[in-house]
Amino acid sequence: MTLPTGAAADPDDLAAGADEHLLGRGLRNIGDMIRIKPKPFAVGAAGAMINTGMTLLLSYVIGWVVAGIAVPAYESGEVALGTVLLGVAALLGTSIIRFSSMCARRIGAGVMQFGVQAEWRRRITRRYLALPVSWHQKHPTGTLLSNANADVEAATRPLAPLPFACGTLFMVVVAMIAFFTIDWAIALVALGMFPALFALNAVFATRMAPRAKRAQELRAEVSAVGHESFDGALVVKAMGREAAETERFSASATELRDAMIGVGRLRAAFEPAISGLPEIAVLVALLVGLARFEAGAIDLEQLVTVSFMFSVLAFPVRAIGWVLGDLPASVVGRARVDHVLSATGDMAYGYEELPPSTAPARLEFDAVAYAYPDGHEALREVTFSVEPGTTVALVGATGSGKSTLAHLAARLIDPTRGTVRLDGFDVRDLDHASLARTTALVQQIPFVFDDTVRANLALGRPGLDDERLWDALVAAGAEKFVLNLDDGLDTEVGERGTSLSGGQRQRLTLARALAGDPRLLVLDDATSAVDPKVESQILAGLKDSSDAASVLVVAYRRATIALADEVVFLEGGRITARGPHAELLRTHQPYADLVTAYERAEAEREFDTEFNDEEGAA
Ligand SMILES: Nc1ncnc2c1ncn2[C@@H]1O[C@H](COP(=O)(O)OP(=O)(O)OP(=O)(O)O)[C@@H](O)[C@H]1O
Repeated sequence: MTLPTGAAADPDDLAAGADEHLLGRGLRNIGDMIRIKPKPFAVGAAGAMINTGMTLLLSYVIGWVVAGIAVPAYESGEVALGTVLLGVAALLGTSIIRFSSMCARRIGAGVMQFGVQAEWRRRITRRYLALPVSWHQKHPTGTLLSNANADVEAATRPLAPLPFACGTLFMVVVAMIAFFTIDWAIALVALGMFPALFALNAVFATRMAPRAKRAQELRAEVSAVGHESFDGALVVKAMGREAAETERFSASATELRDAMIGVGRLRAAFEPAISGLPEIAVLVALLVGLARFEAGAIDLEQLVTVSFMFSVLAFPVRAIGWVLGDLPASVVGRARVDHVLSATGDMAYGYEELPPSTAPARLEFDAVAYAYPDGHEALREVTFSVEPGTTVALVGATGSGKSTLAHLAARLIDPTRGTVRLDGFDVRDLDHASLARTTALVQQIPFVFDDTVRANLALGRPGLDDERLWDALVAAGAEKFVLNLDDGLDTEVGERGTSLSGGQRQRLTLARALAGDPRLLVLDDATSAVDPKVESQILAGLKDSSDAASVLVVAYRRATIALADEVVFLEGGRITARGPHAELLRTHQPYADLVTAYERAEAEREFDTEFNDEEGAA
């Protein structure tokens, strides 16, 4: 199985039995990452090679200083100043180049690793935003965060020691040539060390793969549970579920801890062996070297050189072990990243552009059906239109399909059958800009960013000056409360708008939609937290304004419903009645029953509010 960038990769393929090609997949992953950041890799690898070259050269310099300067000086009792200076200059020069190249190696490795991480995070974010609502519904936010963090980090982990390992490989090749030119017996010791090291790593990687996979999954799970708990902190507190929620989080965290300890245990068992092997090879080489020196096969300078070469090789060889040791987790992380990058089902946009216009749009549902991915058919044979400048109210019992219809109107989802048209164009054929310019959806649960009121209203859209924003605030009935905020439009609203009430947040998001001058406004119970009288005033205002948009509104309150030019009544995903509110009240009993029930509930709520106010006053 290959892992080209963006290829479909199922993390489940990494189950214990499917990791035979782990080394190949890990190396391919490294190859892909080098292609993303070739220059920093080149700098890091060049630095590493110069560094190792200098280290090897140092072996010769030390051999020469010991055998050519120190020993003769010791034997003759005198030493020439020029020779000493030359020795010092040689040692200093090689050391300075060695340390500078070490800096280049580290900088190259860092820039490469963090650069690839940033690139993948960008790709993942772009992908998340391109994927349809149905995909997001199946993937908890915490898991998505884990993909962009823990998985990206795991996938790129081998990059940190990679240039070092490349330099080491280069060093090994040069050292092997040097060993063979000096003495075949010493060369054989080195030759035996590398296959043993690779074999040990192969066993380690095979054992590590399933553990690394489980640990990555659990990281995502802990992130998902944590995100949900913190997100729902208010509910947890209000329902007194702190202990149960802590227990739920602890269970996931404990499982992750156990999995990580399992990973640690395996590392603890293998890493000393992987690190110790080169040290053992140094000892063996020293013994063999001494025997060869005594036998007269090598001289003192050669003995010092090979001994130093072996001892300086022992540490860098571990870098190869680090890269190999990080491969299992990196393959798992990469597969999880690719799982997102290769996810399909985007809402592809068309190429048709809606002609520029400020006139209200026409929305048409033509024999539309929609089934959720689980097969549940939420809408069937829905046919109706919202004529330009009119307001159509969607009314129906809970679960009858109103929100699904609103999402279709805003093209958050596409119908499974039938067509949704905007000004006569199939919405699937329209380009993104035309759709964004024309339609605005306001949902029941308002999302407010942790920013100022102004930034929340403008959302970075060009041309929205303060005058336009105030007009939108007036139309959304939000002008007074924004004027009363300490810093007006510059007031910071806090994370998710915590400093605002539910009704204020709703009006802010309505104003945000209106600021873009949409030609079609889709309101999915968008003013439910607003006082009923204010809600009616807002909707009446929208309807009467000179540049009125067409409005599709999911409505529950009788006064709101009565404002609509037409009511579309949904039952079980089908339209069972259509017409003006007054007419439906007379002719369609289920409609009359539902609206009366809404009215009764509203009256009871108002009574409770007044009663509580009076109690409070008393
Ligand atoms: N993501 C989903 N997956 C599967 N079924 C879904 C999903 N979302 C909604 N449904 C189902 O589709 C049907 C229509 O849901 P929808 O949210 O459109 O109803 P609604 O009329 O807006 O309800 P409410 O008034 O309670 O908001 C319901 O039966 C609901 O259970």
